[in-house]
Amino acid sequence: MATASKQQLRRLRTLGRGASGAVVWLAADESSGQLLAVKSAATPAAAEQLRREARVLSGLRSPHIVPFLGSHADAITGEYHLFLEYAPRGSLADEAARNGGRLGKRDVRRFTADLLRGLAYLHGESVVHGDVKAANAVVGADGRAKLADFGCARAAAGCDLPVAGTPAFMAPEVARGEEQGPAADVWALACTVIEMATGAAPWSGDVDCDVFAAVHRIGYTDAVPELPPWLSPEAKDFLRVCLQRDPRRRPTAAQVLDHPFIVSADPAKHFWASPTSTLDTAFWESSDDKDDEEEASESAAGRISSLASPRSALPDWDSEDGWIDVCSECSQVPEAPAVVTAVTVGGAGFDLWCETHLDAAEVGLHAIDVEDAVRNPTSHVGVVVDFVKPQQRHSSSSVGGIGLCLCPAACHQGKTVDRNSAVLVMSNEKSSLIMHRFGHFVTLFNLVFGCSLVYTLHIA
Ligand SMILES: Nc1ncnc2c1ncn2[C@@H]1O[C@H](COP(=O)(O)OP(=O)(O)OP(=O)(O)O)[C@@H](O)[C@H]1O
Repeated sequence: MATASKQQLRRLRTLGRGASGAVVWLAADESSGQLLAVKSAATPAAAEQLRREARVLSGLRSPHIVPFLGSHADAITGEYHLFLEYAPRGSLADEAARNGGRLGKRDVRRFTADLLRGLAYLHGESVVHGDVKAANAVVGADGRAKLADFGCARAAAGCDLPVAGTPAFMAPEVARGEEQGPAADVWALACTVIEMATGAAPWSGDVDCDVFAAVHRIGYTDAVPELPPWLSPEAKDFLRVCLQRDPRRRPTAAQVLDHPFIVSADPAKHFWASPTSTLDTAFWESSDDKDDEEEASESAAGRISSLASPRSALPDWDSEDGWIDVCSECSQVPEAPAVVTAVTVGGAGFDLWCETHLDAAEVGLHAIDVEDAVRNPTSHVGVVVDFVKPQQRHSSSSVGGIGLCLCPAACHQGKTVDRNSAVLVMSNEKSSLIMHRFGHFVTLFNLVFGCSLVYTLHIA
């Protein structure tokens, strides 16, 4: 994504608020339709902290660090804005919350490996994060955990900033106010593993009740955080190694990359996470229709399966909040296709792939005025597809619901994006649907009952 500029951004919704006084919000770049996260500070102190964060982030580039897209200082209001790549799954704390409060063993291991790689890179750049915890790491669209919130970051050596961070995650030497070097990040990472595995910060009883007592315990006793008993022996060994109280005996992030707990971690799980991928038309479009056609016909099944994903990977379809309403230059209506010849249906979890050839009369696909749909989102959806006949043809588990959400009267909302070919439709009833037209194909993602069903209409 190109560096963003504040003027062309539309504010969509708040993503998070931190103790620093900054607000993180989701924004759409009106010229490109891309989504990004904007961290904004209104007060001079918070703005100064954000400036520092921008300086640190601007020098970093790693798949395990949240990508920095630019910054903007508003001379009139005094506000400062930091532009970051939007991580559609939110923080690791959000990820745990969605999963019932804590993460499963495999996810803990996978995300730990991501964060450790981020730390190894960061320390190699002579930067200390200073506040590693689940709320300060986001999960990107590539499925990787990425270190975020560099508000406490500092130079690895010769830094005269006072120690900072979150008490429960502080290493003993930080709690004593002595030093905050790379070894403190390794300790905090181990605390984050405990947090991901249990849903609570280490020392939770102590810290919740009395921060001073907890900091005293961390800094001035021999105690180490309790290890979750259900973790694997490898995980426990990794934690013991990283939770050495003496920072000189703690391994570096680079050294511990070889630990069996990390070496055996699964690779990143690629989630399909709307809305960035829906709007990322580069994913779908190539330079001309011929290419589109060829590519689409060669790899439709691959595209579909890569997009089908469990509902847990998807946004909250029922909420009014957070829906993309991006329309800088309203889109033109794609030409109405002449005839729909086939419907391919695929879906995660349903073990279902079938292709049905249709008569022209069986499925009607009618493009309507998308601009009008934007002006009157409840009266129109961008495209109306009459799926009544296929709905009768297939079992209700495979096609059920699609007729509902494509019927304008039943549609809760129609939202359009500003690329000619993309139309996003949602329903708050039984199903939700995303539609994308490219070349001679229309792909419909129907998100029903915990799985994604994907319909590809082949248009003659
Ligand atoms: N790039 C991003 N994409 C999506 N959500 C984000 C992104 N960056 C931050 N957030 C969300 O905003 C929350 C707050 O962000 P961040 O930790 O950077 O703010 P902060 O004010 O520095 O917080 P604190 O000082 O409490 O640690 C995160 O926990 C996360 O939920």
